[in-house]
Amino acid sequence: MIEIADVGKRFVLHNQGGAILDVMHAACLNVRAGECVALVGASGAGKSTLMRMIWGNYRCDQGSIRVAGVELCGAQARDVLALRRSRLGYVSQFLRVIPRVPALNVVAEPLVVQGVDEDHARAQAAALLTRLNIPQRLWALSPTTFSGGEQQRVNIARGFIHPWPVMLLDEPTASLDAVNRAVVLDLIREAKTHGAAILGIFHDAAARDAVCDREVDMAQFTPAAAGAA
Ligand SMILES: Nc1ncnc2c1ncn2[C@@H]1O[C@H](COP(=O)(O)OP(=O)(O)OP(=O)(O)O)[C@@H](O)[C@H]1O
Repeated sequence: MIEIADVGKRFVLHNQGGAILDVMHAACLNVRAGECVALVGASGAGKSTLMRMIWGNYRCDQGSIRVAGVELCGAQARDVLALRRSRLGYVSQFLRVIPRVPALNVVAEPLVVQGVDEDHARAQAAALLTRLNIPQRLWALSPTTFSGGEQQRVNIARGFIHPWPVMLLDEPTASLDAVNRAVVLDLIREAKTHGAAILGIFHDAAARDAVCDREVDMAQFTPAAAGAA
């Protein structure tokens, strides 16, 4: 479902005299349906960079990134957006808060844009918010003023409302208490059971051990380690 072959990435820092930063060389990894793989490696090893390349926010300079059969290196923006609509989900660490939109609608939106009946989408959203212990009195409010942990749980509910065949998780259990952390781990296990291919960054080692089938160390793809200039 995720097939990464020979991927390289360099940043050109135009505002710093055109300095070039080589951050990734010949990265290769595959994630199959029903599998959860953790990206590990020291700070700066390129974990977030690879996730952003798979999500389509960072351009892929070299190699191939195929997600659910779609080649992302050199892809058109509309193809990336089509992939995100129904096949590629991303639970980022922080909610991109949309002012004035109630939490219930924030969570339901991924279903609504796919044409699911709005009442049904909101019922699904309510079920997830309940499961993630967001009190019902908050559902009609914009998450702008929610606590960090509440915002993260709204984000997780939004990220799991659709059975995305491919999911990217960026520290899904950070800033959660033990009860909600356990709910998130259950959601990840359920997604795997439904056949999702999941790639994640988990600084929470116990969470990683609980849900990940294996780890891929990004340090092996940093240019110094790989012997590339
Ligand atoms: N937009 C960018 N412009 C320039 N350099 C960048 C950019 N994004 C990332 N980098 C550089 O790429 C390298 C890898 O960063 P990245 O954030 O992927 O590491 P990471 O493994 O996720 O680290 P952490 O665990 O600290 O989040 C770093 O040296 C960083 O400075």
